[in-house]
Amino acid sequence: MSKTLSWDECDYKIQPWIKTSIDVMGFDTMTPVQASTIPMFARNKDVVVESVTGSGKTVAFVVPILEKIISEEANTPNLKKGHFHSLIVTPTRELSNQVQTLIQSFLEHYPGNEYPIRSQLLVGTNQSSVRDDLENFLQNRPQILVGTPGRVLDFLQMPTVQTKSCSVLVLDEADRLLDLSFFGEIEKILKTLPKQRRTGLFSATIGSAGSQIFKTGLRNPVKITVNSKTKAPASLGLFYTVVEPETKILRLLSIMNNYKFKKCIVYFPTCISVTYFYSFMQYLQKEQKLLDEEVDFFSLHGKLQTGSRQKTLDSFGKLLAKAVLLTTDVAARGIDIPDVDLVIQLDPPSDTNMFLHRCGRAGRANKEGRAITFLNRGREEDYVPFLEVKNIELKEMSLKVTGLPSEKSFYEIFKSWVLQDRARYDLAVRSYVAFVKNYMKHSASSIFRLQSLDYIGLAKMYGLFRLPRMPEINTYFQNDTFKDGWLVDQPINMDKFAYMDKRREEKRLDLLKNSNKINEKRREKVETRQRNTPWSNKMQSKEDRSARKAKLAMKREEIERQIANESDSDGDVQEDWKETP
Ligand SMILES: Nc1ncnc2c1ncn2[C@@H]1O[C@H](COP(=O)(O)OP(=O)(O)OP(=O)(O)O)[C@@H](O)[C@H]1O
Repeated sequence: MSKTLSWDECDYKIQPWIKTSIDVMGFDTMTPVQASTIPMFARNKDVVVESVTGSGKTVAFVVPILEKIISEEANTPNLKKGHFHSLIVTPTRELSNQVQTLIQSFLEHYPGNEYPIRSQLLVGTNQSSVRDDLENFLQNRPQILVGTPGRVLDFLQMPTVQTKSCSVLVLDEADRLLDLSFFGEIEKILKTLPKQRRTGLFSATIGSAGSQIFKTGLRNPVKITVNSKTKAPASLGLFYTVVEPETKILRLLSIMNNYKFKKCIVYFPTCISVTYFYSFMQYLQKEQKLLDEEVDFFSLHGKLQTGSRQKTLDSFGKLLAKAVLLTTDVAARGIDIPDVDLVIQLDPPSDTNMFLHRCGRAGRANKEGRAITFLNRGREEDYVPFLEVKNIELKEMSLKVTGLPSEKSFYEIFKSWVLQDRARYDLAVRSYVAFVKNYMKHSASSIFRLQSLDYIGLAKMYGLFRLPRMPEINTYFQNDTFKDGWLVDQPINMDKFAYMDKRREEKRLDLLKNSNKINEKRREKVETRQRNTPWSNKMQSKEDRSARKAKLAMKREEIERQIANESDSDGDVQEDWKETP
């Protein structure tokens, strides 16, 4: 947003009440993307808009929609019951909410003596069903609908909803909506809409949608690209630091203690790791007093209920004190919290496109911001030249840990915290396994290779004292240094490792008793068989035994994991983009 353009110079005569809203919002000048998009989109052009994060794209489509409702007289009873004028689709509920809030801010200044313009939110929640949406729709007769793909589709398929007056479709974060996970729903939505409509596609990374954009029914679209030297806003500093995985949390604490910031977002790879580290960070703050200043922690991921997700975002946004949000990619795109001036990525996102979106939560609307990405020493360092090719330049940042325990003492602190409650250990194991599964899905697969992962360092980062049994790290179990996967000299008696929660512990003890009985029977059977087997066969079975043992151990741990999962419905690998309608 370097160039400044007065709203009076806008190449489209904006309604006085819209202009008043803009003044009240304090937007003294138009951003470049607004100056180029508003006149085109308001004047019946289809647009494909790419402009850096935080450059004001939302206003660039909301103003034309409001203008078109007026110019096409949809703000009259002419728009029949069951019909609507504009549809805005976004990939997440939070983003839909944000767009809806912005529309409401405009509508506050709409003349009270005119036929009302209304907007309705369509997102899946536990509190309301599609039927409720329909009831509200028929009663309030909104011209604008804003929602997530699943819920919008369900709504449009209701027999009383008429789509033939839909004159504008906006896909916000369009590249995301056009990718594989959403395209099925988007395609169905497109089929329900009339061909004679205006379409606007908006994103900071629309280029990555490639030819998919032509499947949206665009007609002679204008491509609006607001150029910037790099792909990130000028006010945003992009940094990376090379680390050993086991030092990541210490370094995170060090940044929090030594860097000035108002609000910080920390990205984790999976929902489960957010849950896990949220509780550990609070312990480090409250019990270990490792944070110099009072900081409020928040956690947000896609497996949480919609209501609580929105509440968290609102509280994080409104809080005047220093705050840190631990989250996943669910809060990577579009979320606009103006005070966020620091973004930390503990790991690069598995989808490269997400990198800019995550970073772009800071440095919005010309405000100064910093985004720091941790890269594991070794192959991951290639991520820097990889991004450079994509016009994303990162500067190296050296990061010293000061005023905190040594690495060794920190691991001891972490370990003893985990040992207080088996539930924490379960979460640690699940976070670790989910991390590895997620790592496999990296789009930059030549850089993020399982073979190059430091599995031991990673386990220590998650506070683990034993490697979980998983095929990817089987070789460690055959290694004498990590006998049976133990990372500590004194193995922990896992049978005595208890849950803090009494009921959960009782259940575990019951299961343990049963499994001991089964094992006893199995042992007796094997011994009898051995007594009756000729010596020559014994050599062969000895060789098979170790393989069988490893398989059994893996099975047992899998069962333990299942037990742990039963008591905690939180998903492991992050799939939180997919909204349930
Ligand atoms: N003309 C303007 N002048 C000053 N600030 C503005 C202007 N227009 C929008 N903003 C502010 O800029 C911020 C970013 O806007 P918005 O969320 O629309 O960005 P975006 O381009 O959609 O970003 P992203 O790609 O991350 O979704 C918001 O806080 C918004 O209030």
